[in-house]
Amino acid sequence: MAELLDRNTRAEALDTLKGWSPVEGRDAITRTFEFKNFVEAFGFMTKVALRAEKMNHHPEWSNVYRTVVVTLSTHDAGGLTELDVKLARAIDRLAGE
Ligand SMILES: C[C@H](O)[C@H](O)[C@H]1CNC2=NC(N)=NC(=O)C2=N1
Repeated sequence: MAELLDRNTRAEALDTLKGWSPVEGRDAITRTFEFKNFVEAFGFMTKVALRAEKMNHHPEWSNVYRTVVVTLSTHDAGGLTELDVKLARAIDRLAGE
């Protein structure tokens, strides 16, 4: 099972993961993505879903029209692990960054 990130690694990850923020009261990170329209948003979600399934690491997320809010944490570990950092980086790439 993935280990919780130590304080330094967590700070470093948040520093390099532009656009992601810590979640108040939880050991998790979140980012909101805005797309041109619903089809773009859903296409992004489809790509992320396939990548998450491949990693066996899944986001907590919501979608309203062209907005997708993604929150990452490792449930098995009870907080942030390398899996969350890896998936966040993959999500940023899939968002076209
Ligand atoms: C058995 C366990 O549920 C699975 O290994 C995976 C599924 N996807 C997951 N996703 C996330 N975010 N955290 C997990 O701990 C997790 N566990």
